[in-house]
Amino acid sequence: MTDKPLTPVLDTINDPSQLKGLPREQLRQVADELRAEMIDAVSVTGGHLGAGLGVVELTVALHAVFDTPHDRLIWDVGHQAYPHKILTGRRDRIRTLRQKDGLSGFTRRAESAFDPFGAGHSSTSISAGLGMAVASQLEGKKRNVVAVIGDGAMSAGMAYEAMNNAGAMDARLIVILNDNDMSIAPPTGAMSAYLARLVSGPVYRGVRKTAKQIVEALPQFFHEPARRTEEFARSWWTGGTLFEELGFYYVGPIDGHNLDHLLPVLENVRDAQDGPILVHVVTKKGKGYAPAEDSADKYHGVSKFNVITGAQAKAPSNAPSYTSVFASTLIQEAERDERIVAVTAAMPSGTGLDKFGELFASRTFDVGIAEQHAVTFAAGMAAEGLKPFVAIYSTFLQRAYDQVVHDVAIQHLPVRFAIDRAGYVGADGPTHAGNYDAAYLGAVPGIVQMAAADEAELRHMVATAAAYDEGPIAFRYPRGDGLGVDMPARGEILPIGKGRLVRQGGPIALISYGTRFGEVLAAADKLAALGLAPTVVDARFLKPLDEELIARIAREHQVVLTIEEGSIGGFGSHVATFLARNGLLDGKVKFRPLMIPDVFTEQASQDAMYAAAGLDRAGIVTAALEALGADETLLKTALADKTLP
Ligand SMILES: Cc1ncc(C[n+]2csc(CCOP(=O)(O)OP(=O)(O)O)c2C)c(N)n1
Ligand SMILES: CC(=O)[C@@H](O)[C@H](O)COP(=O)(O)O
Ligand SMILES: [Mg+2]
Repeated sequence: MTDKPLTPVLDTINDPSQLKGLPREQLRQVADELRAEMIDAVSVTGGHLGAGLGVVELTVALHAVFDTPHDRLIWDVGHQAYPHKILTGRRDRIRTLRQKDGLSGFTRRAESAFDPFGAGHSSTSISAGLGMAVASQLEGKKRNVVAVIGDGAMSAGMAYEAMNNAGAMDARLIVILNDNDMSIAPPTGAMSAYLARLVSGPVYRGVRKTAKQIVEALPQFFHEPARRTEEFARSWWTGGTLFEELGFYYVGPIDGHNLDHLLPVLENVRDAQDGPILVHVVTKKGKGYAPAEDSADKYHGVSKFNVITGAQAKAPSNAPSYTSVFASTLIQEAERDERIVAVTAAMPSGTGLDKFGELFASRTFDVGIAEQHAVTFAAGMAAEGLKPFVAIYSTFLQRAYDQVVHDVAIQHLPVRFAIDRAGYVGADGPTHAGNYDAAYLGAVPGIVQMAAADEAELRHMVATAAAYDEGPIAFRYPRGDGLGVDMPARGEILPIGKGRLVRQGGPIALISYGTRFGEVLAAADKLAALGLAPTVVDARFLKPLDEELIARIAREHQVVLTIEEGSIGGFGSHVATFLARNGLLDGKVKFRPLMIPDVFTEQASQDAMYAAAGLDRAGIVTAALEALGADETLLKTALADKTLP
């Protein structure tokens, strides 16, 4: 813990409009203090650090030039918006970032009028901004709409869909391309190489030398026909930019840490625009904090850390993370089968595929923030006999639903989906919760769906997926560490569609799907201590469902619970449908599906989320006893008695 930084000028800013009156020297001071304040705040909360550090000057300049919140300022992804939050009335809560009941780690409409559009997933800002620009135009309101999008986010198709539309409409929209030559990992692809060429080309070098001249000349460019003439001249000289071809007026690249460059350019763009403009700003991710600048990922996302040394706090753990088990097992499988290839959409470290890539560089594909493409690209490889594993967060696979249905499932292509961050993810909150994959994949015919009960089971599931060639197969596992079980040296190939009976008991049966299994076992111990030792099943498969096992359980028990870390429509819903269709709910059995409630859950610790959803030991015991008809006293005693397991 360090002393809070001294921030005398920032302390006087309660509203971004106050920036307008400040001389440039003072704005620089605000930027420096803002950076110090942000570093200090994130050192206490953890969160996304590098991206925010890189846009400190840009944030100050945007608020100094534009009239927010009347002018709409949209931050793509929203992970870089902490300085914006500090300047827009949320400084007093900045040390609650990403905590329960605290500020969101992203922009949120509900949080502030200065956040006109919420985010978390990338590449939505230009579309949203265009919608706002058109709405203002139709309502006859004069306002500027500014979308700030990173070079990584600019790799996603959605950004181009929006620019294509905006260019054709000649909409009044300003896009700031924040080019720090980084995604979470170094960016990949031709677009990234293209931006690097623009930055290293004569225009940037020229602008750096003669920013003043360019700025002075800018306004006249926006008046036809001078603007077109100037564009033509620049295109002829530089070969034109892709953005110009899409109908944007392109300004830049300019130095995004230099207020002398930023302020006049933004002022001119604000005053003179009459169609879509793209301002190409060059920044450094992690700027101004040496440990961030020096680290490979520029401190994209950090846990709490020591401000002086930059050392991050590591949570103690007795078990490997699910991600690392997935990666090490895939490596094992790939050593034996050279047809195994791996695909990530800009998340090599998050999915563990960075480790795979170190060993199998030519079999690892980082396609950029392009989940739709990742899935169809994998389908193409599968069509030619390769064994692609698409390692993807549950929440981001949502982007590629049509590709899963149309390109993979209908063609029965054996694409393997390694679905990481399945279930609650904690601090990233509702935008990143991986709650829906079991439901949305479960609606599609022909996809084998598994959920790992623990890290050993995950190892088996990776092996099973590697061996399965009949069609698509998916396995899900959560954010965080395993249960600490013994690990088999190699994964076994599981019989498709078969669950495992873990404990035989009664009259209660607990059917677990996924890693709530640890809490299910703990709940079973508690029930056993009350003389109600239940049957415990690890379902392993949602599809095909082990109908024989489930029918038997339903016939032999008074109370059947399913427990899963997923939404309605998932495992419990499939079991309910099966039981109802077969008349198995018409008799004495009481069926209770425990699942994530049908609400967007705000950020908190994962454990707090499980408890609130009734997916922890206490919740499971309570649900089981209530279904059995236990009286209040027994219920209360069971939960209060600390001598019971
Ligand atoms: C659809 C989607 N896929 C993946 C991510 C994960 N993600 C968050 S930030 C990020 C990198 C963004 O890079 P860039 O836009 O350049 O912003 P920077 O962090 O460099 O400021 C990625 C891949 C996401 N938020 N949304
Ligand atoms: C902003 C974003 O989408 C990512 O940075 C995400 O927060 C990473 O999540 P993990 O920390 O679970 O990898
Ligand atoms: Mg970037």
